[in-house]
Amino acid sequence: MITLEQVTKVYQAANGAVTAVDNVSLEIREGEIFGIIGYSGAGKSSLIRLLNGLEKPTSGRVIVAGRDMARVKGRELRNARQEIGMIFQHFNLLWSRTVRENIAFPLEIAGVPREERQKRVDELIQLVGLTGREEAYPSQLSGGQKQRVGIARALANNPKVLLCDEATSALDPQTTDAILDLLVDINKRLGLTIVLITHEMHVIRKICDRVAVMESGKIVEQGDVLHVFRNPQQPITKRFVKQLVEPEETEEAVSHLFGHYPNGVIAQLTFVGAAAGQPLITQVVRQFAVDVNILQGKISQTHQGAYGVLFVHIDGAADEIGRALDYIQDQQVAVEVIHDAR
Ligand SMILES: Nc1ncnc2c1ncn2[C@@H]1O[C@H](COP(=O)(O)OP(=O)(O)OP(=O)(O)O)[C@@H](O)[C@H]1O
Repeated sequence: MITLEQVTKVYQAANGAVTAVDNVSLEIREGEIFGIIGYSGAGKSSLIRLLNGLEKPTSGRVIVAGRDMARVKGRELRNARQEIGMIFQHFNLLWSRTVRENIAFPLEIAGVPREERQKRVDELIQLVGLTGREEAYPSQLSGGQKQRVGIARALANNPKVLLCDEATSALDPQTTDAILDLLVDINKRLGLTIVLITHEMHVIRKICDRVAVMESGKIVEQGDVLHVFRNPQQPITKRFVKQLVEPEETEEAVSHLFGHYPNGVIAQLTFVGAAAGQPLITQVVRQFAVDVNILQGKISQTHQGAYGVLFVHIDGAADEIGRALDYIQDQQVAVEVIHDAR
């Protein structure tokens, strides 16, 4: 659905050239939810502006729904833009227009006749859960409701792709979850391809199928969300994955327990997908002459299945502990021994 081939974007700023996007190649499949995560200044906004044709690449090609975004002009560019909806961190609503009028706006621009417009707006209001708020003005809405208007407006012209620029960054955690649920619902119902940029790993965890990590204009790592969570390679990816683990579950927090366990090992087990659902600890204590004590743990859901981290103390004869750890690893659970007193 979207292909980026060796895309570079260089801005000429007052104090010299800035390479905001640096030789990025990406393939985003039809119907998937693809996340791009990076810190401020990584080049995410520039990348998204290349996708909707607001910026032209300095070199490389950007193909969206079969169109080369750098080549299309005039009417063809307007048509291309109608196939790409976009939502923003600060909603970008028209403050003097009601909910209904905001959603109708892109339909007016596209020249959709009045009656058809009304019908479409009614459908969209229902789709995003704003029934009863049609005549309200943006100032009378909560943040979550404003983003629902933004989503309805972005979907008005039946786009093939929805771009989300930090769409939940201005919302509280509960509202964020509700908006992310809505995006998943829309993705499933309409088969819409969604590309989102964010600096929050929670957003990636909750709804994305695949993720690309961006740093200094480059994609430094990409893959299925669960795969990247399980095997983060780059230091920046490891930092993002750590965002998902509560502070009290970090290695540092567990280290104070080392003194309590003069024997055996303390290990961090990372589960993903089906591995998170199996009675692993029970199996280990049944099969090996070891004692297992759970120190800390948390399992959270991702769009593709569960993801969890467990800190355990395993005690017993040294070789028996070794066999137990091998067994755990064979069950597709990543094992990291963080304290070894065998
Ligand atoms: N129009 C522009 N002219 C000059 N430099 C720019 C322009 N737009 C972005 N940049 C620079 O390009 C780099 C990447 O910026 P970009 O906004 O794409 O990153 P980002 O990851 O989206 O960060 P943020 O979330 O803070 O917007 C930054 O160094 C920024 O200063």
